[in-house]
Order: sequence, then C-alpha cells, then structure tokens
Amino acid sequence: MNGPRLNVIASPGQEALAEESLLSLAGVTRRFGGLTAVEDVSFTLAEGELVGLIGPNGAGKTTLFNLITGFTAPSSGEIRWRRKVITGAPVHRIARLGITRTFQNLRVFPNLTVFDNVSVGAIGRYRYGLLDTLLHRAPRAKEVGEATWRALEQTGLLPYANELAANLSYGKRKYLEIARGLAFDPQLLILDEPAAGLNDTETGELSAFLARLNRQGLTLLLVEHDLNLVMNLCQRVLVLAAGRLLAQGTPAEILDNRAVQDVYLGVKRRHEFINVGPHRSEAGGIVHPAGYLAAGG
Ligand SMILES: Nc1ncnc2c1ncn2[C@@H]1O[C@H](COP(=O)(O)OP(=O)(O)OP(=O)(O)O)[C@@H](O)[C@H]1O
Repeated sequence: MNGPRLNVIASPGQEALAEESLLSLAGVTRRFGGLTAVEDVSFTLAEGELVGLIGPNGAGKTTLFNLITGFTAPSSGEIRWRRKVITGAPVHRIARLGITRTFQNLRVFPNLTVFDNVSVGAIGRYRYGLLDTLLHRAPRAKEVGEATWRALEQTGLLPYANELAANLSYGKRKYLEIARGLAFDPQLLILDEPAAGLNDTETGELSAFLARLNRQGLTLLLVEHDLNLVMNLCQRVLVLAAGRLLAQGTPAEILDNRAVQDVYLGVKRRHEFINVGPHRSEAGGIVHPAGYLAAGG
C-alpha cells in the first residue's frame, strides 16, 4: 500500500520501552478484504501516561481501538499488556486484564437508572458463571455496589443515581459512559471521541476531569477530533494517517511536524493552538498538562 511519507519521530531504546510498558503494539496490521485499515503500527504506552490519538476520518483510529480491546483481531502483529501477549484475546478477557473503553456512540440504556447503567460495568468486572446466572445468584454484589458508587462519585453523577438515564442531558450521558468504564476499575481507559457534541464549556470541564483521573494514576488513551483538547491535555500524541503511524511526539513536536501539517492539520499551524480553547496560557504558549493541572485540574 502506498501510504503517506513516513516521518515517525524515533525514540531511543524502543525495545527497552516495550519491556517496561503497560501496553505495546508491534507491527500491528488489520485488513478488511482488500482494504488495510491499520498497517504495521508499533507504539508503547507507559503506565500513567495521557496519550492522544489523532488522524483524518478513516485513518484507522477506531479500528486500532478495536484491536487493542479485542473487538477485532489483528491480521498480523503482536499486542502485549504488561509484557504478556494478548493478541486476538477475547473482549471479556482483555477487559478483565484492565483495559476498558468507551464508545463513540453512547451506549446508554435509557430506561434503566443511572446506577443500573453504571453497575453493568461493575458486573462485567466480576466473573459470573453460568451456574450463578441459573441460580439467580449475585456473587460479589457488595463489590459491584461499591464499584458503582465509586464510579458515580468520581464522575459527579451521585445526585443522579436514581434518575432514568433518559432524563440526563447529553453532557451528563457522556459522563455516564465514562462512569461505566470506571466501574470496571481499569488500569487503561480508552476513550473514543469523549468531547464529540460538547460545547466549549463542557469540553473544558471534561478536560479538567480527564486530567484529574490521570493525576490519580489512570492511564488514558483518547481519540479526539477536538485538537485544542488533545494539544492542551495530552502529554504525547500519536498521529495515524491511512492506517499508518505517521508521527508520535509531544503536542509541540506534532504541531511542528511538517508531514502531520501536510496530511492532517492542513493550513492549521502551531499558532492556531495557542491561546485558544479552554486552557488559555497567560504566557501565550501551549498549556503544559502539568501547568493546566495546577491551574484548574
Ligand atoms: N468492519 C469493517 N469492515 C470493513 N471495513 C472496515 C471495517 N471497519 C473499518 N473499516 C474501514 O477501515 C478504515 C478505517 O476506519 P476507522 O473507522 O478505523 O477510521 P477512523 O480513523 O476511526 O475514522 P473516523 O474518524 O471517521 O471515526 C475505513 O476505510 C473503514 O471503512
């Protein structure tokens, strides 16, 4: 396949990084018939990182998420979680290892309460056998309840616990989706376009919330089209184009990367991300996540 010019920013000691990393992908490819949606993608995530994944429509971002979370198996390549190979493992096994995701299209059950919606995530965390189901036993109900309340508290949804999900605003439903993921007690939370459909104020609040989660130790990987959010929040950014990893680096490196500008940012240049969005810097520079946290996280 003739992909765009590769300009991956090399980082030293890739093999050593893979050894220590939380998640590592090596040469991961996914084909759908004649179409290569993800091609030869390699990167690592370290524990505690907050990483953004960007790229034009159809670049393969969702497919990459599906590969990591087991919704799709790679055609070739290897995925490791804490050095253990998880390539092609089923969704439930990967989720129980500690990788949870949210979806681009909200998967909320409108006629269930907020509490019940979130407890679906917590129930998934604890293994229910066929016998338990047949006997209507709810093993570990206490843990499920605790995980649910904790996730509701983390996301500010406690006051809405007994509301029907249908009565929540769109913005609150976004937190409901995240709460369900948190109830799974993940070590890596993968977010698919969390800011889609939110206004500037809501996006700023979401950004502060995600920064807070990350500060509490949760590793985050997010796909997002809102570049202000990505560039101001993430410590590192991966760029996919036509299924290939075009570049990875700090937000400043990505904004200065000519290949990324050509393929994705178009006429946008670095200065367009300065003093815009909810995380303005008095100094006029990109707000470093640490600075942002100190200011409002
Ligand atoms: N199950 C599938 N069967 C066939 N083709 C698929 C399948 N899933 C994805 N594709 C194709 O793979 C390519 C990458 O799609 P993907 O949804 O991963 O891109 P994306 O970067 O997430 O796009 P967007 O930003 O629009 O959500 C597209 O050409 C898409 O049509």
